[in-house]
Amino acid sequence: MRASQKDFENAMNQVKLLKKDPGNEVKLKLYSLYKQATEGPCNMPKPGVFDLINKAKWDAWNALGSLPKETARQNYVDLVSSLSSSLESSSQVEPGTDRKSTGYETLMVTSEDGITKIMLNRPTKKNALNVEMYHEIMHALKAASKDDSAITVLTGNGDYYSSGNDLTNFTDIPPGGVEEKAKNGAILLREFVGCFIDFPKPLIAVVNGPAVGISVTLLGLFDAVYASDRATFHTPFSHLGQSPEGCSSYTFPKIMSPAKATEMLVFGKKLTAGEACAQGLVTEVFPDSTFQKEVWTRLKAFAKLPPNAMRISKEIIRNREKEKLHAVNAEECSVLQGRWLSDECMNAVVNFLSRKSKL
Ligand SMILES: CCCCCCCCCCC/C=C/C(=O)SCCNC(=O)CCNC(=O)[C@H](O)C(C)(C)COP(=O)(O)OP(=O)(O)OC[C@H]1O[C@@H](n2cnc3c(N)ncnc32)[C@H](O)[C@@H]1OP(=O)(O)O
Repeated sequence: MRASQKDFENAMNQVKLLKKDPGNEVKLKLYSLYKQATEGPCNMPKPGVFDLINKAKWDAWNALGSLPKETARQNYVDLVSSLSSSLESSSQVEPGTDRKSTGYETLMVTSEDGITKIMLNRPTKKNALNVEMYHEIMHALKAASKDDSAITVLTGNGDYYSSGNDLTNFTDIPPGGVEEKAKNGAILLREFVGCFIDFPKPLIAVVNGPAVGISVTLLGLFDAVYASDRATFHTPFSHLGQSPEGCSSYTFPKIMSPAKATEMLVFGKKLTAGEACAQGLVTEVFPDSTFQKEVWTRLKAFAKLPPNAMRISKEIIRNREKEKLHAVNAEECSVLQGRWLSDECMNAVVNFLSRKSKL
């Protein structure tokens, strides 16, 4: 039996209720079948090569050729029906449940023994920071600055600390085009880094594994950095056609000398934990086998110290730099905004995403 218009509409509603993301490939298939079923064969002009998302959508729709509308409608309904049986539906979510009040989507945040622990929790993506994670980290930091914990810790779940900015952040182009995307990215980044500059309590990084990009540059704004000997520190900005952020253009030369900072931030030299410690970016390195036990024992002892004294001491160490750091942050974001529009950056992102079959 052929799918009716009613079946098609039901299927469209069903898609909105899918709780789990079915993945880019399936979403493109759904999009193309929907367009074919409602508008017929693709006769739109092909989007430009840098308009990644719209080009992928156009390719998927165009690939359906002259498939009849009714067949596309049937295929759409069949695809949704197969998805609904394999993916959980959000209709099972309690009505009125507020995700933010019960937990985070990309983080695990816990508070005990005087320590608020913010754990990056996208281990299958090596804890890459997607837009939601940037927002959730800001939210968690603001909450931690007001809670009754004495210290705050950032760490990663799984084998990575973080692989840095999620490169798929570049693919979702809004109607205002790549310029609008870059502008919004710069605003988000500035606000995000600002939260680290202004964080009032001791902020400790527990670097459980390799760290890339922004997860490395931010370390210059932490009050202590403990690393497993499995951790590495890599800022491949030039390879990505990008430039330093997280105030690293200011903090790294101060911490490790301008030449060593250049090796990292300009030439993309990857440091071992031992090298990062020798250069002052890491406070102490621990063998991976005893890392968690040793670090948490130490942090629990720190967290017993008088919290107001710690807060005031941090203030006196950091405050005279704050204004400078905010100015550096603003400048870095503005330079990056331009970089994101460059061919060098676009090509590097396209290369990564096509290697990972994300296009
Ligand atoms: C205009 C846009 C504005 C956007 C918003 C602005 C936000 C501010 C941006 C701030 C600027 C920040 C800059 C940086 O951080 S630069 C550094 C970026 N990171 C990278 O270049 C790392 C890329 N990843 C890798 O090189 C490798 O994945 C890695 C060496 C980390 C691990 O390799 P391995 O082979 O061990 O594992 P996989 O590659 O198979 O990875 C497993 C899955 O994880 C996905 N993954 C990993 N890292 C990223 C990432 N950074 N972005 C997106 N996805 C990532 C990978 O694709 C695999 O996924 P699948 O299993 O689905 O294939």
